[in-house]
Amino acid sequence: MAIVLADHQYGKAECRLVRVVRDEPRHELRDLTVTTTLRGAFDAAYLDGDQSGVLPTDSQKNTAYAFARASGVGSPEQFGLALARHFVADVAPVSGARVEIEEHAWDRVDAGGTEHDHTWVRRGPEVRTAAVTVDADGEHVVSGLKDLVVLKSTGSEFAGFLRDAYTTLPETHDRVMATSLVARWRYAGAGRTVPDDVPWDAVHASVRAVLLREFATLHSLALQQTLWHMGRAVLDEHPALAEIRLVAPNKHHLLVDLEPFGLDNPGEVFVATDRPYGLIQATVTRDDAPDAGSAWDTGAGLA
Ligand SMILES: O=c1[nH]c(=O)c2[nH]c(=O)[nH]c2[nH]1
Repeated sequence: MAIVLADHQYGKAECRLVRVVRDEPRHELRDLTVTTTLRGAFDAAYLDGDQSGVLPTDSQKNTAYAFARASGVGSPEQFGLALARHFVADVAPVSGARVEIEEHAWDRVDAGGTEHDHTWVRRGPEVRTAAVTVDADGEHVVSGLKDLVVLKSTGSEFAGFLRDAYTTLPETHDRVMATSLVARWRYAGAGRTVPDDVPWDAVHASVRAVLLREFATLHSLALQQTLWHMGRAVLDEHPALAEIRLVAPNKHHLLVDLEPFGLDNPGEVFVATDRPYGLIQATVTRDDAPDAGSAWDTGAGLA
């Protein structure tokens, strides 16, 4: 029996990076949180304390800022690809790089009917996400969003469910449905490299719009059904996407019993609870989707 070093990876987590494009009076702004992760021949650092092959996480951070200055950010996906390709191509011990990016959206301030050139207001908790992996297996991009908080005040039911000795939930044919959606989608990709001309921003905006439209327009019999419709519509309308993964906490809004006060409550007063919450998850995929390879591999099993 031998004790061996198993999986390992390392990198710089959560570099806060804001890039301003100020070539014109009307500035552009992208606000990112960038995490780099390198995989490869780093065993000696763990086994022998040998740093000769270790590119410091500090250098990885500096690379992100230098690339942002030299080439711009573009979209999170483009920036992630540029960084991941660089680490794999130019840093000898690196066999695989994963770059995870969160983008925090800013809207231009409305300054009396016109959008201000260089003043923004933060859009809210919603975050755009991108995870780029470059390794021997090829290039993978997973785009997404998280903390997209939505609520509908009718058009949602939950009834006809399995009952057992522990079931107390009343059936409802009209309830509030709310969630804080996480969605991540994978591109089918024809080859081993991601093409340079993918309109990342436009695809993201379109997928987001489809998700919101389906949440709004489907008369929902359960959050499970809503997720299926969201995922199917996204793949229907985006042939370039192979798979979408959806995670939806059911942000319960419980009808308050106002009878003790002589009041009825026809779906008007709710207590919004934050825990516990139902957690509904689904992957929607094409049955002929190409293999995902390492697209989803965060190395999360390491922690
Ligand atoms: O949309 C729902 N799905 C469930 O599985 C569930 N379970 C529950 O208690 N409420 C709900 N709502």
